[in-house]
Amino acid sequence: MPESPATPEHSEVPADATDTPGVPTSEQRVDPEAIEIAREQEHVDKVNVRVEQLLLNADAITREGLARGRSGSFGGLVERDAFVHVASRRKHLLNREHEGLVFGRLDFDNRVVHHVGRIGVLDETYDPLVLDWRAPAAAPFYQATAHDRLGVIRRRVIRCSGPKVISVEDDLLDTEAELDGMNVIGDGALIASLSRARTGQMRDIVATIQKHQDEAIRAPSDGVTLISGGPGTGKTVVALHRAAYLLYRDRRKFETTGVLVVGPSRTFMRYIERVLPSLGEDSAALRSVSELVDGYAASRHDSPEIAAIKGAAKIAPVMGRAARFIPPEAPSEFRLLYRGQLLVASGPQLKGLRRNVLRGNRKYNRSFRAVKDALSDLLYREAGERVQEERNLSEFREELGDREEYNEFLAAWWPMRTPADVLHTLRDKQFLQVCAGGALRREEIALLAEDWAAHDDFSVQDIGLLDEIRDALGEIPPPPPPRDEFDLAQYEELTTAADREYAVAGTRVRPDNYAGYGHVIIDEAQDLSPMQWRMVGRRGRFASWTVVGDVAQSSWGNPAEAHAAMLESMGKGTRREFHLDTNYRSPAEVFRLAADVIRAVVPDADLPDAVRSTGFEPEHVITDELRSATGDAVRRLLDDVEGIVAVIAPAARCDEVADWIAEYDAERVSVVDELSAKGLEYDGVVVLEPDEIAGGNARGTRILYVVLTRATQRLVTIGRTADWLPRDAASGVETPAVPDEDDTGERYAAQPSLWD
Ligand SMILES: Nc1ncnc2c1ncn2[C@@H]1O[C@H](COP(=O)(O)OP(=O)(O)OP(=O)(O)O)[C@@H](O)[C@H]1O
Repeated sequence: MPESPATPEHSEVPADATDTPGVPTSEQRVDPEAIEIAREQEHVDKVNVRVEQLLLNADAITREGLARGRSGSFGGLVERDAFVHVASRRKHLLNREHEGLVFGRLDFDNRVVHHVGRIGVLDETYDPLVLDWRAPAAAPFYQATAHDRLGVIRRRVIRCSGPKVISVEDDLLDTEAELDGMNVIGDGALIASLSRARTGQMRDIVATIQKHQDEAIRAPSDGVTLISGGPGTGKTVVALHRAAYLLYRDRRKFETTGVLVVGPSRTFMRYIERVLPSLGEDSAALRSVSELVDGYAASRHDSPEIAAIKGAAKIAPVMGRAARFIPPEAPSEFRLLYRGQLLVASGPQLKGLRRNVLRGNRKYNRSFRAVKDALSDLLYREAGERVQEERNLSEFREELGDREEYNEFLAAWWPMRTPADVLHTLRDKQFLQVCAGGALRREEIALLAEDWAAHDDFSVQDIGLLDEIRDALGEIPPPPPPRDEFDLAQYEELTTAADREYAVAGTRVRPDNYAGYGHVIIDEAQDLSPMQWRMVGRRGRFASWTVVGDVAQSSWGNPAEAHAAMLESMGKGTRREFHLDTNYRSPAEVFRLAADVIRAVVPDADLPDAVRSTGFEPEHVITDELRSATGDAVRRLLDDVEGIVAVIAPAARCDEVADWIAEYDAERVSVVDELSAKGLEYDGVVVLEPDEIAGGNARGTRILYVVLTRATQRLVTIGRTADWLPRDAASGVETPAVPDEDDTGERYAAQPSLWD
């Protein structure tokens, strides 16, 4: 049963009800918005009371379950686990901080009213007080339009701060409808939400999801769902809401197998990490491409030249061979004095033995037993008839097993190896050349060996290689458990699966390098190299996929090769595509400039429409005095915008720039390099040395395009040159930067001759 029908507004307010909670005061009576806020507050209060009640009920269920467990019977224990599981799950969901648990309301033609929220809440008679936003009944909140109203007259977005309703914004879908006292408030929630200052953390958009976004969010979970669109079209935020939707629609499957969300950088993952919890979901695993291999992390990027070699598919077999070939430091033969006879396993024999053992893609770290047996067989044959008559093979093996030299040789010749151990052997140019087997050019081999020799840490691009090696090595077998590990007598109480699952962070702990994710979401997919696709593919061998990206923003030079690797990783299956074409982030003035920049290298780039205008054109400062110009720009932006400001600079300059702006409020200003800016957004952006970022080539220009589309309000560019600036944009510049007081050689974009 729906909630009670909407009632006429003014006639309902008693003249003397000035201090009754939820009822408008005399002041509010003349302000329709205050009336509506009070009305919604009443409902929100009701929901909060009910949530408290449900929490108490969950405690009671836990107590009941524990009591049944104490009965001592097996059935009692089963019931205990079931009760506690249900109660823990419920409490976990209800206990989350639901800022704005109720955020929407729909008024239908038949005067029925539904409230929509982050989770569903039923009243005592099991009627919905709030519909979960993902429930089919809540779909009209996102799908109703003026053309196809789905019976909706008014859609309302409710904003809360803690338990308090602070504003309402309405869309009137049926302008002809008898409003019957129904007030319509505000200019629309979407624009209000887009104009709000940023905080450095992505917010959910559950209250203002647009129809075309909703279609992508609610698409079926199977196969591959591709979501494309230009900068700021909501691809990331839509992908995250889709994760929440899938977990809701098929919770049993996706909570068990897991949902993996992969993004471009650690900074990006921190930026998006609150969205799913704010939607009541925290079981999804969020990993950047540099954190996909357990035990390794990286933030350093290789130069484009080295990154291109490390990312290309042709390097995969090189890593496989490096994991299998005898490393340079291994002993080359084995000699053992046995009963006065010298037994020798020669270099070629050992090589053959190794090849045999690893045949059929057998994993190196899982083959120790097989190697041990194969070596003892070889030595037994070498020992000849006399020994074979005196000892059978198993006696011979037993004797060898007691010999220190034999065990030492095995430990040196077949040590358990980590991916890092193997990658380090490739610092040896000759060994790398052997492993390359003709797949890499001489210059590429030299570049790689030098690069690995020069660094102790790993680069982001190395992580894909480490995973390839890990796949060839297999995991190192864990040591056998100590005998008394399962001595139940030492535990006072056992925990249930539900306790463990939901007690602390709410996330399920999965084994290292877990490969069975049920759904994998890849954001900024255009940037994945073939080697990164292989790495991601290994984590979702049986998964369905959501792939999100924009080719024009790609920083990977060979999209065709990456595309082939992507298809291979995702396998065959249903494909469905969604295209988003409205830029919700960039002001029109900023996006016009960015669009001109990208058109120069990608003439058919997918360019969305920017829906907002701020009236401020981007400013361009050309000067040799980068430091003072940057300081000036940051100061100005901090005054002009409400939220956060970033200086996006070439990676090599970031430390220096951090010093330049150290005096400003670190909560509001940050420095970020051009690659780490991917996917992020700031109210004010200063782009430092655009020409250096563009590097005069197509790849760099695509990165510059990404950088220019990060601002939600204002953009300033500062550089010693401005070759990057499109001629048309130069003539369109209307707001030159404010000069330094001493005018130290700055020249401004407003002077057209500078762009010739
Ligand atoms: N329906 C919406 N309601 C409110 N805000 C929205 C909506 N759709 C998108 N946004 C906002 O627009 C901004 C851009 O969204 P998002 O980062 O998901 O875009 P994107 O397509 O992934 O961008 P890019 O490819 O440039 O990284 C975010 O601030 C997001 O919250």
